[in-house]
Amino acid sequence: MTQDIKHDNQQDDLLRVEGLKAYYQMAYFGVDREVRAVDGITMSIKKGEIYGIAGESSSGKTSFIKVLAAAMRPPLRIVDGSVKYNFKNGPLDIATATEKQIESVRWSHLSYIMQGSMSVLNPVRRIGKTFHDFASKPMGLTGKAFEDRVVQHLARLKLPADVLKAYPHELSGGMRQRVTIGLATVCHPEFVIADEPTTALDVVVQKEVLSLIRDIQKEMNSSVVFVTHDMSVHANVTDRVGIIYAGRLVEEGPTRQMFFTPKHPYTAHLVASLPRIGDTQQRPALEGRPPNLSDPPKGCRFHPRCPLAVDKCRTEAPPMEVVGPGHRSACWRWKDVEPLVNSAAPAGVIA
Ligand SMILES: Nc1ncnc2c1ncn2[C@@H]1O[C@H](COP(=O)(O)OP(=O)(O)OP(=O)(O)O)[C@@H](O)[C@H]1O
Repeated sequence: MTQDIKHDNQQDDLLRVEGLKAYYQMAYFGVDREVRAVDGITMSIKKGEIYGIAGESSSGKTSFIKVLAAAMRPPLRIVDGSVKYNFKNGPLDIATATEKQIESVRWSHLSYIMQGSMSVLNPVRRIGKTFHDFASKPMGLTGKAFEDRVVQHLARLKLPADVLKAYPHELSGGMRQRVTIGLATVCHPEFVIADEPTTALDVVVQKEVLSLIRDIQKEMNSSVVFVTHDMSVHANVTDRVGIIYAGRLVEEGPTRQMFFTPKHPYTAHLVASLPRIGDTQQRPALEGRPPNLSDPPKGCRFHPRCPLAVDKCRTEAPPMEVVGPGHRSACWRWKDVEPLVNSAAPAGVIA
């Protein structure tokens, strides 16, 4: 059974991405160069679910969610496919929407927590002013009514009202990250996109921020797309996980199944490299490097590093196949992946 996601109830989908290709298209000294950062992704996200995206550095995660968030800028361009939201105020396809249509959903329906909180917060603007810039118009509130609502929301995030008077550099890293979560959620958006929201934080603050994101998501029943390369974060936060390798979605499924019965050798490697209780040495890294996305290998893009690769993998790109309930994999040899999986649960993952 090849492709697709049509077995799901599409009415529950808040987002449907079909055949999405988004490339960085550049010209240096008259020579055109194209980086195929997102290269044919089809997936969907339901109302109220937390979907995690994982993959190593340069695999295309950030480029993909920039497109989802309608935050891409040239040289990144959508070259094919669609990104359709089914918002309460009507459907919207990011691939064809006008700037004005995107503005009408930004923050109120679709919000984005970018990588690195300092880059979102203007260093010379007090936090209160930034809240005003982002949220006053979409919320339709000004003055005291607006401030009261923001203060209430900050209290949920365990932030005192005083932070509104502070400049970003006066806050700790954890507080700044909570402020950006506050900015992204104050308008109760239907869809929240978070790019590595906890990577720069220490483990204790990281746990706190993750449980905050989960609490707020439950309270608002919004959908969240969560990007991190840290698989243990996915294990603890997400309902489903999608693995991106070299610009393509190579596997997706319910989080538990992805950890205990992965059906792609790359996912099996990511899970196997997580520490286990009793480990005395670091687990071996995957040999080789991810491919150059301006000249990716033919066939399956993972084949040069894959322990299961056969001739067919070198010439034919595997389609996404349904491999179990809600579980898809793009691997010719998905039935042979099981022996690569260590049956012991990784530390921090409940068996
Ligand atoms: N502004 C840009 N111009 C040209 N190429 C870019 C640009 N930004 C990213 N790329 C390229 O696009 C590809 C995907 O990068 P992307 O940042 O989306 O990956 P990522 O998986 O999010 O990586 P990381 O985890 O390091 O953030 C990489 O080959 C990267 O070099």
